[in-house]
Formats: sequence, structure tokens, C-alpha cells
Amino acid sequence: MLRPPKSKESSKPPPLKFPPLTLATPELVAKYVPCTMHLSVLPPELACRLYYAMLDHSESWQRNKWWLFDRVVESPHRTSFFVRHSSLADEEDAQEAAQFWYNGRPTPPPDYFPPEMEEACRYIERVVNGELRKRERYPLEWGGDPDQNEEAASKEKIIWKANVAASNRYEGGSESVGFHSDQLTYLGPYPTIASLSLGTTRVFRLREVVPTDEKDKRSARTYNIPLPNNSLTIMYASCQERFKHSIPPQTVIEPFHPAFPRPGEDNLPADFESTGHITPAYNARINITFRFYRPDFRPSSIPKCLCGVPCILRPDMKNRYTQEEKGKDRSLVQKYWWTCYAGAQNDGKGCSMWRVMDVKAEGRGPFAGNTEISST
Ligand SMILES: O=C(O)CCC(=O)C(=O)O
Ligand SMILES: [Fe+2]
Repeated sequence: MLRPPKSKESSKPPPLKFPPLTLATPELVAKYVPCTMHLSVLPPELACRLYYAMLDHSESWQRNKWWLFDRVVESPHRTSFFVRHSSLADEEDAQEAAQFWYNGRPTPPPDYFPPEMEEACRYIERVVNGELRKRERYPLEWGGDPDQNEEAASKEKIIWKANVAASNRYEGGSESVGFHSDQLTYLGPYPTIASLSLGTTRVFRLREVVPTDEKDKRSARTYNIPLPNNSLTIMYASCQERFKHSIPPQTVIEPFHPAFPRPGEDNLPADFESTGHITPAYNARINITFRFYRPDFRPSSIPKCLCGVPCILRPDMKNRYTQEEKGKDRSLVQKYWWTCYAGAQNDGKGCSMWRVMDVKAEGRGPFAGNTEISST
């Protein structure tokens, strides 16, 4: 068969592919991805108490359901959502919190942080703010004071404060979550998300989405971060814009023995003599992601699509530059889209709603930096 001669373009060797890299230490995590990992982040007794509390609480958690093409899919793990008590200053805010939507359907009013989660959150906020003070900020990050009344704000700048948390329970090695980046609808652009791991160690997988115009120069690399009990992974600005993350299924997991018995449980496990473990083995991993829902992305400010459902905010992960933007720093030309999300529930049928977010026209901010170039 005759083939046209190969053009110069197609004779270029394909970009090098690198094997997946395991990032097993905080140093390696910080070196390769826009995240940090903090080991033994909570006092061990609190980590243990929170694990037990969440195991009990998770008996009532749901598996999320949504439409994918022509079938309903169910998430292969259970989840729940919490609002922080102090974050709901007045009745209006409480009403708004009850109106949060998930996967294109209204969710029942969320629970408040249980006391153990509140206690853990204070430790985590300290770690997150300590790290954020060391980092350079992206222009579109939140630039306001998340808590004007905090006395400590004058001494140690508080940049980030959690006001909601999403929680996941993965039973055994088969429960998982597929590759995704977190929806930015209420978080806004370049969010910081603090993710606490309790229980069985599972691998957190990150994969970069290579921008369209760099595809022929480099390939995406996969990073595997084993997350042990009582570790905190902070995903910083650009992680949701540049990377997808997942918790892949695992054929083997190591059973987890909490350091302390359940309160009120005095009996040693039957196999204590042979194993030396003072607590039984657990197979569940609990994950809690502490998040800051920005005041300038409150539910009432989210545009609705033609179906009457709040849009979702997504970053253009492939970063399609316009001609004038070519060569500019990616963070200055990052675009976000408001799109219809009704399709996730409504028999897979959504509408054509699609709009570039215009932070200026939509009156959003204040931002951490100059947004003149970023706003469209
Ligand atoms: O379980 C984890 O560590 C990740 C959970 C997650 O990606 C999410 O809730 O969006
Ligand atoms: Fe996520």
C-alpha cells in the first residue's frame, strides 16, 4: 500500500514516557506535586477518637449516584458532608448551607462538625496556615480575611479557615474513587484543600493533565502517595487545575490496629496473646477533606443553567491558549467555565449552558493578587 512520505512533524519522536513514581516521604511529595504531606498531624488519641466517631457516623452515609452517558453509576465508596457550626453566623447562611447541591441534585441539610472533627480542624488549620504563609500565592486565590474577628489574625496571619468538610469511607481495598479534580463551584479558583487520612493506609494517586500545546513535548506522569493513618495531605492552588486525583482499588491492604481501644471497650482482642495487638484489625480508611467555601462563591451567587439547576465551575484543565495568550504564564491565562450539571441526575440530559467565568463582571473577590490579566 502506498503511503504519503512522512512529514517532518510526524517523524519527531514521541515524548518520553516516565514510569509512575512513588512519593513516600514529605520531601518527595513537596518536590513533585503542588501538595505537602504531614505525618502524625493530630495527637494520636484524638486521631483514634475521630476514627471511631466517623466509623459510627458513616453507618448512615450514602453512595453517590449520577448519570454517566445512559446509565446510573454509583460511587464505589460512601460519603457525607459537614458544615462547621461557627461558620453559620446567621439564619440566612444556614438556609444557604441547606441549599448546597451535589451532582446536580439538592442535598439534604448537612450535619454539623461532630466535636472530634472540630477539635481536629483546629490543629489542621494551624498546619495549613503555617504552610500557606511560606508559599507564593496565585492571583485568583481568595485575598480576604477569612475571619475578621479572630484575635490571632493580627499576630499570625490567618489565610485559610475550613467552613465545610466532605468525608469518605473506603471499606477494604476494593472501594475507591476514580480520577477527578474537585468541583470549584463554591471553592472558587485555586483552592487549598486539606485532606486528613485515618485508618488503613491507601494510595492517593495524582496525574497531571498536560496542556494541549505541550502534549508533543512531554507526557503526563503518575504519582502514588501512600497515605498512612493520621496524615494530612494539603492540596494547594493549581492542584485542581493541573492534576486529577484518585484512590485506586488495591488488591492488598494492611489491616489497621488503632493505638487505643474504643472508649468503654475494656476487653483485649481474643488473639492478643499471639499478636500483641491491643485492638482488633480494621479494614476501613476514613478521609476528611476540610474545605473553605469562599464568601464570593456563596450559593446565591452561582449562575443557574437553563434547567434551573446551579452550574458547576470547572477549570479548563487542557489550558487552551488564545493566540494573544501564547507564551504567558499558565496561571495568568487559566480559564474556568460555568456549565450545566443537571445531566448528572436528569436521565443524563443536560442543557447547553456553557460560559467562561468573568470574575470582574460577576463581582467576585477580593483576590490575593492582581487579576487584571486573569479576568476575561
Ligand atoms: O479519599 C481521598 O483521599 C480523596 C477523596 C477525594 O478525592 C474527594 O473527596 O474529592
Ligand atoms: Fe477529590
